[in-house]
Amino acid sequence: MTGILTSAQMRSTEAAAIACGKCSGADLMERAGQGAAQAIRDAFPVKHRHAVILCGPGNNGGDGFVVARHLAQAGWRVEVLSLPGAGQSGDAARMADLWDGPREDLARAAAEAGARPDVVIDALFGTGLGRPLDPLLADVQAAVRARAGEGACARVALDCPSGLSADTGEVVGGEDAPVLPADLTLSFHSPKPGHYLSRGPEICGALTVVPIGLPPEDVPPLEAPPTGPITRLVAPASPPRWLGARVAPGNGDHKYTRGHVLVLGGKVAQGGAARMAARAALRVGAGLVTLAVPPAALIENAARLDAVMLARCADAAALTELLEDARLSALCLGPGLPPDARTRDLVLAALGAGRPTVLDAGALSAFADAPDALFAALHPRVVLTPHEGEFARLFPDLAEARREGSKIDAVRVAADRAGAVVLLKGAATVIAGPDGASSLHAGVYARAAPWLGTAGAGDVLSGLIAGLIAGRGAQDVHGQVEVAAWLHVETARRFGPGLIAEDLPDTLPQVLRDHGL
Ligand SMILES: NC(=O)C1=CN([C@@H]2O[C@H](COP(=O)(O)OP(=O)(O)OC[C@H]3O[C@@H](n4cnc5c(N)ncnc54)[C@H](O)[C@@H]3O)[C@@H](O)[C@H]2O)[C@@H](O)CC1
Ligand SMILES: [K+]
Repeated sequence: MTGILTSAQMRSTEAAAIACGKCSGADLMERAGQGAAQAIRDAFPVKHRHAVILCGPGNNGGDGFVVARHLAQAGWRVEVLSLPGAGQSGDAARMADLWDGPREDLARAAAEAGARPDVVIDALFGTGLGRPLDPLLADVQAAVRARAGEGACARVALDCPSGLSADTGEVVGGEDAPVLPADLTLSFHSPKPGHYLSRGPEICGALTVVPIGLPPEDVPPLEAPPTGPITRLVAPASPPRWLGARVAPGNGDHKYTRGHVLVLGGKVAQGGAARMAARAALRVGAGLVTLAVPPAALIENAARLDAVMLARCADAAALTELLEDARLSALCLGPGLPPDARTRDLVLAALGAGRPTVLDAGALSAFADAPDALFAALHPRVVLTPHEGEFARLFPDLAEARREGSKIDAVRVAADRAGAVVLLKGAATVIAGPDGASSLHAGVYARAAPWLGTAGAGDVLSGLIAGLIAGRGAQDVHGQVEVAAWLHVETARRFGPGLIAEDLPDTLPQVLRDHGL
């Protein structure tokens, strides 16, 4: 498993490894600094090989002193600038003692004209940042860069850019508080949530994980497991090994074993969203898809559909009647539905059938005034797919608490409260289940898919999820939601510039073929 560890989980992982005698704190710091020095040499094969390292008072600063020693041993010219009066202690003090090169007072040295560095390394604060950054420290980075000429000097952050919360991806102290942006961030052992969430990707620049010899989170014998559940990172590797097992039909499958999705469609002239969801469900592998629409919208939809079948559904009673067909194996409600009383009744009728169900858009907003009525009807095979606004309508207190905690924390609590799987959209998409499991799909850095910010992309995601939980996928709803999030981004990246939502279902076969299906 690839996990994302919070600051507290990282500390307890380190403490457990030390307690079971596998290594000492100094060993870990040595490996962190050595690995970071190698990563910097790999990333910047620069001509003059000159680094300025800003070292803070804690272990992040200790890592900085190790990087200094290893870069100097590799022939780099290294200047260490450290905080005045900040005597290191423990392992960091030992590493500071082992550095016998130039070391100056940070604020004073930065103000002086000096040789032009190629790289400025931020080893001021990592996971231990406890309060907003002193604005003077941000000025130091700028002053060192100014020496090199603006833009000419690369910025590397050890573990986390100083000023950024490794847990939330917010700047500690708020939007306007100081932070040291990086071009490359070297995270030790595992990524941290703040590298992916909120402003994290913009401030980290690029992300590389440096192994420091700690065992993966799921391997014994760590005596004390990390505190709290670990968030899983969805398929950082490409191509993902699991895709075939999750998506491809077996030889013995036929259309009914692949599942029959029922998508509820909107009023006349508001049917596009549901049609795109239906098409996505069919493309991703549902054996049959039926679009059920108000009687007045039948003709419009009949003119627009071929492989997707059409049914009449005037109201909740009609939906209940349709659901007497036990072969309808998954439902999708929301795309193109207005947030009104009829939609509320349709949702409650759908949930009463107890089948895997995706609720999105209007199906969520229809309960803005009465979220508890929705939560009371949900079950663990329901997936809610809100964007930030819809999330705030259903969970106003959690949206407010996001100022303190992370998006992951908020979605975890939401899934627990709802008793359903919750997927909160965004460049970093967070998925949590009622069983406490959580995962993050990071459509950032090399997997950024800015083309997805287009009308209807969310409707397609709902359809992908419905298609994936209609057949055998119903046995692992959370896992299939992860697959849908991955395919959604992968398909947008495959199509690239000019993407509109209709392109997503029709590009999907190319993505599946690219990955050997
Ligand atoms: N946990 C682990 O497994 C490992 C941690 N390592 C390093 O250790 C770091 C964490 O070390 P620490 O817990 O010592 O934390 P930091 O080094 O991030 O900072 C803690 C120190 O900074 C002070 N401080 C916090 N916020 C401040 C502010 N705004 N202004 C001024 N001073 C402030 C604290 O009082 C404390 O002295 C990681 O980010 C990583 O770089 C590595 O050495 C490898 C192993
Ligand atoms: K740092």
